[in-house]
Amino acid sequence: MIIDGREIAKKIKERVKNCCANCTRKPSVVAIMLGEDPSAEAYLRMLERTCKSVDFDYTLKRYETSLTEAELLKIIQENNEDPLIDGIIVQMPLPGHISEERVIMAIDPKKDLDGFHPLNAGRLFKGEKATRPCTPLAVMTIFDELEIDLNGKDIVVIGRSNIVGKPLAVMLMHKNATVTLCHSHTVDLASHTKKADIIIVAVGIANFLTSEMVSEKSIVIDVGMNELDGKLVGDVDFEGIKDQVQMITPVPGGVGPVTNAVLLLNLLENFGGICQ
Ligand SMILES: Nc1nc(=O)c2c([nH]1)NC[C@@H]1CN(c3ccc(C(=O)N[C@@H](CCC(=O)O)C(=O)O)cc3)C=[N+]21
Repeated sequence: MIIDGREIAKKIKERVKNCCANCTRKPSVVAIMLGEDPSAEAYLRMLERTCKSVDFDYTLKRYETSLTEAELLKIIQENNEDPLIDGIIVQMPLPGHISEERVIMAIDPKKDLDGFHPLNAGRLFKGEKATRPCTPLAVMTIFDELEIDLNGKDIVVIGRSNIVGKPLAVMLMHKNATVTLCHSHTVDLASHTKKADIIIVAVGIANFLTSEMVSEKSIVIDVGMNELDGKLVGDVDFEGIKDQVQMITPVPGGVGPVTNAVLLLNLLENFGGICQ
């Protein structure tokens, strides 16, 4: 079965829309973008479309790449202090002369939508209520929507980034899965993936997961976003394994659309909306 991420995203957006039907004002997000970058532009357009589709306020604030770190920190501070702004996204990666860490730290953790702030990361680590990063949250939401029970499941996560692999491993652990976090130094990766119930790939290499690494019980979640011959592809050899596994997410149309939709859930949470 091919998992339809667009359908799951649609369901989330419908739910979010209903949550705010009686709110006194709309939840609002500010995206801060330095310079120009085609893939970042594409992401921002999607973000705008997602917010507009549920009638949330979206404002893009553009600055030159020459903006200094001090200037950016001041802009963030102003947005932190604006009571009409519920969420702030600073588009990553930032130009080399600006410290991403200092920028992330400057965002009010209550307005953090990416879940990158160390306070949110620390809370997640301890199993407390926290804004969770959108990509791992999207993966968890897919399991939820498909009613895939994670309790006691053998799950292999490939990739240990701070944005995907690491937080995802923590979230899965909190759902009582047995998590194996694999990475570039893992010996005999296939021996791990072949016996797993669920394989999640987040390495950023096209065609990384191949048919020799899966079994017919595998549920494969492809978090990758790579460009190959001018096309957007994931980390999985999708054509090579789609008929061989139990379930698989495509790219595009898998985790990506759900990632954008769950950002609305984080925004709603910051806004103080009640959404079931
Ligand atoms: N502070 C920050 N937070 C981010 O979350 C962040 C960021 N910076 N910088 C850029 C990356 C990239 N990213 C994407 C999310 C979803 C799709 C997505 O929905 N993709 C569609 C495909 C769209 C197409 O066809 O081009 C899909 O998978 O179906 C793409 C890209 C979030 N990012």
